[in-house]
Amino acid sequence: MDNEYLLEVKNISKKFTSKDHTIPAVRNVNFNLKNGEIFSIVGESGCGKTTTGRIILRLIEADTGEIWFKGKNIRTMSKRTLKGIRPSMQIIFQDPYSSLNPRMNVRKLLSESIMTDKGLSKQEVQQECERLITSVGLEVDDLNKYPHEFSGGQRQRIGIARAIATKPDLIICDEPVSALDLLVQAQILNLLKKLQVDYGYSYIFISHNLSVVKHVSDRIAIMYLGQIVEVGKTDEIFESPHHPYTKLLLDSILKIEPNSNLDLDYECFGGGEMENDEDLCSFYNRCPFGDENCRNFENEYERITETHYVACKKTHHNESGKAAVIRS
Ligand SMILES: Nc1ncnc2c1ncn2[C@@H]1O[C@H](COP(=O)(O)OP(=O)(O)OP(=O)(O)O)[C@@H](O)[C@H]1O
Repeated sequence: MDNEYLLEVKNISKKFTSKDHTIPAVRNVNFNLKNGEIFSIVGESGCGKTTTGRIILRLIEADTGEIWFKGKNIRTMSKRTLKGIRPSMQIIFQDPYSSLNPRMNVRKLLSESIMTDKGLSKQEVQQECERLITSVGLEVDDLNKYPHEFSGGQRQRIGIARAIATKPDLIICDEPVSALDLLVQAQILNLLKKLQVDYGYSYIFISHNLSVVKHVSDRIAIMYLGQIVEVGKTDEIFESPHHPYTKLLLDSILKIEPNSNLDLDYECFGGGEMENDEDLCSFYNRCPFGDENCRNFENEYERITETHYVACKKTHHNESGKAAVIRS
């Protein structure tokens, strides 16, 4: 086990099965996370981001794969042993309101999380509550208030205070700003970034919006229908995208920021249904460049740089970041 990494996710897969169909929600996902790193997983709704995050926390059990956290494979760990690890891994939700008990004031909410740190006196817990609430930009007096007395952004601050109360190493931020307006989004992102600098947390940032994660991420993974289709440093993803789907996502941002240097003709992209072939690239049905080479590609990533990989054989030699029009 390489101690360079706080987290190593190896080949995790998860299918959800109902009476009449099976959804391959996560397909052979692999990535790692260094201490203090901010890693984002980006993709459209239903691509498997939340399932991946929950599998890491073992709130959902994967069908296959390994999850190494601080040198231990937590996927095979008993629930009892896992309980000891739990405080080191926290999650921040899109809607903190639904996870904050409305009958508890903020002091009680935070104290509950702090209490996992056994042996603290009442006074020490009080001091820790005050430290936490001010570190997320709220007032000591706010400790006496109840969740409904706060705005959405303030509630997210309370959710963050509660997550950091257990002094975690890893925080999974699942769409933490999607429900907030633009100004508040920026404030919460700045807060998360500041806390990361001050305390060295590692984050997995889950978002459907590339522009949200652009300024906070060290590296970004692009996910499509259960697969990571491209992963790289933030500037590699933004300045030299290789996968057609990454370009599609970037193009949708650049339409809002009109100085686009991408020139893909997206009218040729079709709808997003997956063919029932586990060896086939998940983007095949929407991709204008697909052919027989798009089969048998799972886990075969083209290496662009030491940090940049793409699950597409058809675009990798395009170094310009422009559209890879390799029509067959
Ligand atoms: N408990 C479940 N039972 C059945 N199917 C599920 C379950 N949870 C998720 N899914 C399905 O798995 C796929 C991936 O869902 P997931 O929530 O992980 O995606 P997501 O990228 O996080 O989407 P969103 O941004 O909308 O939350 C979707 O097709 C979803 O409908």
